[in-house]
Amino acid sequence: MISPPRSVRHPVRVAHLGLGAFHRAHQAWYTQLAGDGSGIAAFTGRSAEAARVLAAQDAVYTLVERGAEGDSATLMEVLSEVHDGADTEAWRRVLADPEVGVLTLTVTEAGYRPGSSAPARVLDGLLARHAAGAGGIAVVSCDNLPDNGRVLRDAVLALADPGSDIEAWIRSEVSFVSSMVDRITPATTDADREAVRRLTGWDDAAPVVTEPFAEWVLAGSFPAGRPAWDAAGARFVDDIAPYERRKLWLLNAGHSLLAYHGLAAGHVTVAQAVADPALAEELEELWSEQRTELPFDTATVNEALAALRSRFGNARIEHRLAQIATDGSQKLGPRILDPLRSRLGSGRDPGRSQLGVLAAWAEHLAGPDVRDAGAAELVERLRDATTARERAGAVLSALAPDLTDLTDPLAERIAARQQGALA
Ligand SMILES: NC(=O)c1ccc[n+]([C@@H]2O[C@H](COP(=O)([O-])OP(=O)(O)OC[C@H]3O[C@@H](n4cnc5c(N)ncnc54)[C@H](O)[C@@H]3O)[C@@H](O)[C@H]2O)c1
Ligand SMILES: O=P(O)(O)OC[C@@H](O)[C@@H](O)[C@H](O)[C@H](O)CO
Repeated sequence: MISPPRSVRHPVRVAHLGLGAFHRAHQAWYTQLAGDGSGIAAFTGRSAEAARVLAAQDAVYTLVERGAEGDSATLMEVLSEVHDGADTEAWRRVLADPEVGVLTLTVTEAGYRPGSSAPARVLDGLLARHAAGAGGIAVVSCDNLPDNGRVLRDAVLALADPGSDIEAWIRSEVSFVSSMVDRITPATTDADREAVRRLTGWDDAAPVVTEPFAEWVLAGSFPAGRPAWDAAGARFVDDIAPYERRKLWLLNAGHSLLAYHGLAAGHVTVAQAVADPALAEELEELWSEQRTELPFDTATVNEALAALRSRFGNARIEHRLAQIATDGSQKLGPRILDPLRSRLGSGRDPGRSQLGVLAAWAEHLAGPDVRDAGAAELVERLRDATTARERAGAVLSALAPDLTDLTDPLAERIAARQQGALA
């Protein structure tokens, strides 16, 4: 057994919550590439498994950039420590360290729902920092949610005692940074571990495979400094909204369309779904409906779409539609309903393809492989519904009660799907 070797361990400057594939392919990669000697202490979000596997190889892993033409491997030594998120002592120690200036998070969209443990954990860490007098910190959300910094700030403040010292301290010293993150990173498979063995000779139980493309745009302040992420290509802007919309309304919305239509058509991966001419046409229609609402010129959107066609078509990246299809109740608002609302606000008709995604989702929720705790009640209602109109009403009242006027056009799409059309 030859594990990936460690030659350096940097002092911890960044804490991270949610030790999934994406963190290791994105924020960790930017931090290592920044080259300023910042290390990360990473904590698992729910299961301790990722920390256990990584700790057994001293937190070193291989990042494979998988382009259409081939693979290239990078040895990742930027994780200085990995911990089970349940290790509250380690969590408090790291966050109370004045040398740690940033806390990043990848806890999925569902991690921001009321009742999720993530905001409570952030508050717990901030309490330890405040008690230690370690000074302000930047908390950077890296999940696919619009205005993710504000969402996290609201969730954390909602848990702090009103009028307490900690509440006042968070308001004045803690910066919640919003960020748009992009790098398609599927869950690692056994075949990926085997590919790493062939490529490097290392027995890596926790490699991560990602596309060559990467983007990170951030808005907010860093009261205790930050790694030189800009040296690795990250951009710092005043207004994150246009960048979030470009990404969520084109890439992520396209992914959701391919997931729900693609699974119904028997496809397994994004590349397979997008190679299906009927789905490719549906995707182009969705993009034409959503692009009208983006605050970018035609050339910029054309360029983003050209890149997406090629990124989605990279068949060497096996991005499973089932992974993307999880938690639609948390994803479809930012991906489909926000741009749909924007269309209506601009006096346009609802997009046929936009409604088609909702229809395909309703069908998915009636199937056997639903992983979406936030849709539990809706699944019941859909089970009891006997007509397309009832299904459409249930979907809209669960997801977008302000849009129930669209019940009839959505019912048409649902009925069309029942007759075997793409909707
Ligand atoms: N994978 C990608 O291509 C990609 C790209 C851009 C953004 N993201 C963002 O990163 C998130 C994670 O993606 P991933 O590929 O790392 O997934 P993953 O399944 O590999 O990891 C998910 C991580 O989130 C944690 N988590 C899940 N639910 C949680 C909860 N309720 N509270 C706290 N932690 C929780 C898990 O424990 C795990 O550490 C996505 O949901 C998305 O918001 C992913
Ligand atoms: O990661 P999720 O579950 O939010 O969504 C699935 C994909 O749409 C998403 O991971 C994209 O691959 C990613 O956002 C690309 O940057």
